[in-house]
This record gives sequence, structure tokens and C-alpha cells, in this order.
Amino acid sequence: MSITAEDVKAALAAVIDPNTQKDYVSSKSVKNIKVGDAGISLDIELGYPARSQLAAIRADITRALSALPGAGTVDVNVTSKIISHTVQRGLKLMPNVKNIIAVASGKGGVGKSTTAVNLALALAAEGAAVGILDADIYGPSLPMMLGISGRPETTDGKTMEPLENHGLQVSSIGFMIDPDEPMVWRGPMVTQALQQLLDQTNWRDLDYLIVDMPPGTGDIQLTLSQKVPVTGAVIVTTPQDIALLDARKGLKMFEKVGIPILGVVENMSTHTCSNCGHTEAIFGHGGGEKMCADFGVEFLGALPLTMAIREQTDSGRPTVVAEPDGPVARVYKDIARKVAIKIAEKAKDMTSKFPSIVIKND
Ligand SMILES: Nc1ncnc2c1ncn2[C@@H]1O[C@H](COP(=O)(O)OP(=O)(O)OP(=O)(O)O)[C@@H](O)[C@H]1O
Repeated sequence: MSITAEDVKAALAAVIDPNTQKDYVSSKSVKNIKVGDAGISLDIELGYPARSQLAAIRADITRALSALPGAGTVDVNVTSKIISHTVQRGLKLMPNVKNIIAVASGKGGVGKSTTAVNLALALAAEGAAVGILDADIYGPSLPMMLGISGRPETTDGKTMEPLENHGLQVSSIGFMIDPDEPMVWRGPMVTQALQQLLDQTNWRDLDYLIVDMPPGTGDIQLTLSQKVPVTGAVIVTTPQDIALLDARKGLKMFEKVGIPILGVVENMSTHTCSNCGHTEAIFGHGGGEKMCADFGVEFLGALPLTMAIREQTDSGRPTVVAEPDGPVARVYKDIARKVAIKIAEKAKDMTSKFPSIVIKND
């Protein structure tokens, strides 16, 4: 008896994607099944970037299909395709940007920018086209963290090209101002400047744009969350009570404006002494996880307080590029994968499929 496409589907329904914990049929990843005399061929289309996982996934599926009696040769082609997902009601997606991820914190100095750059680099390392916007107007740190200096080029005098390093497209108010000059911004000026920075940068076909939000939960953050079409937000906090209290406010702010929380990252979770190896929870323990349990959101992961993270980030080579296979980069990559999968599971954006309806009163 020869194998049918249904047999192939049934076999695939028993193979679990280790990243999503779902089988490939229910995640709708299976495309183009072809069964012939020579064997089976099919495509697996993942909704998240997974360059480092492709070979293992291909091997898993090939093994399962080869076990079918009379399977012949099995040819599995695994790729990723990132699509746009829904944003706040009433907002339109930006052209050339599929998904915007806001990285926010309730309190300053908790490591929001460090997390944002490493998250962006981890997504890029998995093959996604990634940009990062430094919306931290009071302390734009991305130029330094990504080792970029200089001014963006403009070809038409109205828009500017993003600067690039480590495979990321970057735009920052820091490229436009003198780092030694204090900036005095009033609220409306800040939101206007950020909106311009976002809209007037010529982003080139981004799967993800990470927005490093200004710290806090005031007017600026609220206006931004209402105006920028965001797919989801990541909240960064340290485990100490005061930071958690502010992080809870941040979480509520996003909920209020209809932006889903993708999860919480706990930074400076523990510190391991480089002399004696003793590990201490300097800022307390378990706060991030408790907050996630209280709000029903996902705990994405915890980063230690280490000298290496600070040195690498401050010298323009964040950990994910400085030590891509080290334990800290692994945590950032895990967080990035969880974020990408959470986004992939969200509803598809359909607004681009609808024509704009214009009512004219002639
Ligand atoms: N896990 C960590 N271990 C050690 N140092 C860290 C860690 N995370 C961040 N830092 C360092 O702490 C400082 C502040 O980090 P960062 O600029 O990312 O914070 P932030 O929350 O974005 O601050 P701001 O509110 O000013 O925007 C930086 O010097 C950074 O290198």
C-alpha cells in the first residue's frame, strides 16, 4: 500500500516543535506535501526566526517520516516566514515594518536598553531583519551600545537612512544631538521628535522593530503607546520592590491602551562573585515571577548582574555579539525566541488586505 498525503499529515501531527510545544500540523506550518514513487517532499514554514534550529527541526521531521513503511527518500525544506500581526485598534501598520516590539521599564537604570539591544541582536542572529529605535530621548544610549557614531544620510532632505552595525538598522536621537549638551525637552516636543524619528527613518523591510522606550509611565510613554502601532511590549525590571512597583504601572499602562504584554524580563537577578563564585540575589529574589503570576503574563527569563554584560554593552559589542555561544547570550536568545513565538501566535494583521474607504461629499 502506498503512502498518501494524509498519512504524511498524520505522522507530522505527532511531531512536536520543541520551541512552540505544538505539533507542525496544528501550528499550520506544513506546506506543499508531495508524495510520489521516489518519496516524500514538503515544506515547513515557521512563524518565527530560527536559523540555529533549522537543522534539528529538519532532522526530527525526516526521522518521523522515514519511519513510515515505504517512505522512500524524505526531503524536508524548513524556512521561516515572519508576517505582520495586529496592533492597537484604529492604528495602521508602518510601511516596511512588520512588527513593532516596545521594550519598556517603569523605572530608569534597570537595564532596559541593554535588554533591548541584546534582544534585537538575538532576533537578527536567528535570521530576522531587525531595526532598533532609540526612543530614550533623555539618555540615548544605543549609539554607544552598538558602537555607532556619525550622522544619518539623507537623499531627499526629508527622510534619513538608518545607520547600521552588527546587522541592525538603527535610528537614535543621539545621532542628531551633541552628547555633551543637555537637552531640555517638553512633553509634546518629545513625542513629536520620536514620531518623526520613527516615521522619517527609511527602514528597509523589517520583520521586527524594537523600540527602546523612555523610562517611566508618564505622558510621553502614554502618548507613544497610543500613537505607535505596537504588536506587543516587553517589560524589563530588577527584582527589587521599588522597580517592581513601577514595572506594574508600566504593565497596566500598556494594558490600558490595548497593547499586549509579551512578557517580563528580570535583569540583575543574581550576582556571582568573580573571586569566590558565591551567588547572591542582591536586589531580592522571585519578584519578577510573582509579578507575572499576579498579572497572568509570561516570565521570559532572568539575567545575572555581571561585569561582562556591563563591559561588553558599554564598549559597543553587546553580549550576544561579544560571546554569542556563552551562557548569558543563551538567555537573551531564549527570551528572543519566546518573544518571536508569542508574536507569531497572535492574530494576523488584516488591515493591509482591506481597501481604504473614502467617503466623498461631491
Ligand atoms: N545585567 C547587567 N549586569 C551588569 N550591568 C548591567 C546589566 N544590565 C545593564 N547593566 C549596566 O547598567 C547600566 C544601565 O543600563 P541601561 O542603560 O541598559 O539601563 P536603562 O534601564 O535603559 O537606563 P535608562 O533608564 O537610563 O534608559 C549600563 O551601564 C549597563 O551596561
